[in-house]
Amino acid sequence: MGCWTTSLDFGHLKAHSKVSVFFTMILVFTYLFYCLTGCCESIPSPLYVHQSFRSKLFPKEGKKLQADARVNGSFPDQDAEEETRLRGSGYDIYNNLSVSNNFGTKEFPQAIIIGVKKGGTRALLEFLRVHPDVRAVGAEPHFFDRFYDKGLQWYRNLMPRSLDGQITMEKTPSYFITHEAPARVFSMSRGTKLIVVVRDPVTRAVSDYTQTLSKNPGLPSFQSLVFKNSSTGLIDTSWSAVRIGIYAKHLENWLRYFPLAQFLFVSGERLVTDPAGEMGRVQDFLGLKRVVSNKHFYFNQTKGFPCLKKPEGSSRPRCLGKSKGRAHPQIPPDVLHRLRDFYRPFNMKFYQMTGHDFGWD
Ligand SMILES: Nc1ncnc2c1ncn2[C@@H]1O[C@H](COP(=O)(O)OS(=O)(=O)O)[C@@H](OP(=O)(O)O)[C@H]1O
Repeated sequence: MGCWTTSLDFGHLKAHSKVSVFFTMILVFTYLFYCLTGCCESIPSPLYVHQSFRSKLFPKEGKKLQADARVNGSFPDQDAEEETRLRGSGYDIYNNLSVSNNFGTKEFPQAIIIGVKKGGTRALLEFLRVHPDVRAVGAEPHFFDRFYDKGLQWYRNLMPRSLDGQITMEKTPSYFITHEAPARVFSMSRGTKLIVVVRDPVTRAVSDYTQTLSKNPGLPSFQSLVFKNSSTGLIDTSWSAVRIGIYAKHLENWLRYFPLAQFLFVSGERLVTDPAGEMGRVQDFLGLKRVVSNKHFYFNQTKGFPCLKKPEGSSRPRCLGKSKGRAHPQIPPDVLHRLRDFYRPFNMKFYQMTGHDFGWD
């Protein structure tokens, strides 16, 4: 009888554990599915991972994003590739907290590099990441221009965790030219510090064109795109490579929401010729101790740009990748001359607005 009772109980337990295993499996699969569809809050994925999952799940949407980028002549994926390469190369070794740390909290960025495209924004972000009190999302989130409908919690979730006293940052150069961006950033936090890396708009336009050309070798020549009418020499301001360089116009839109004191204008040229000097200004503006200094940089003759010195114990390259610092095609001097004439009044206005002569003329 005792034996019968024991075997009965045992049988009941077996059935019970089968049911438990079954429900556990259901729970695990539901959770995995939930995470794969991007809704999982507790395992946040970096943006580029998030997007590639999305494009696997929604291939049409992925293709449309790529096509839009092609039409607009912008290839944010290239910058994401750069970001992935840097992370993979151990570039983050300078940052004293590992990328996957679980300490601290996710905060909205207190400072954003809002522009300009091809100004040197990636170099600035990577130099800033050397600072132990800077925590920055590597890929461009494009929240205030493309993904605003995903909501602020989605945005905050993309940020790395930070500790007290650390600054959270991101960079998305297209914010500077996005009409809705100032109001949107303002509604997140009116105290956000805004950094704009500016570069001679003529060189910037050629750099922008070079990037588009690298993805689309059949692109018409720079001179055939830059003029509305080549005989009159009228510049085509509807071409984004030209429009982005009218800095005064874009800044006016931002100044409707933020006072000038909340902006820092970094010279893209000086970021190359004197990275430590420009980094000193940036750290002061962000209220950070001047940690990133001359001792972090060396000029790489092959690359033709400053690179970060190897951290101790690492043999990895410290320069930005091939998509940064490309050789530009030769543009006829008279075309560049006309473009320079076109930008002159806008540059003067920009110098006046910012109180800073960038010396582009
Ligand atoms: N240290 C260092 N290494 C490499 N490149 C450097 C560096 N500092 C500034 N630059 C200049 O950055 C230009 C690219 O600008 P962005 O990073 O803002 O481009 S992007 O908008 O994110 O695509 C890039 O433009 P191109 O020279 O036309 O490729 C560089 O001139």
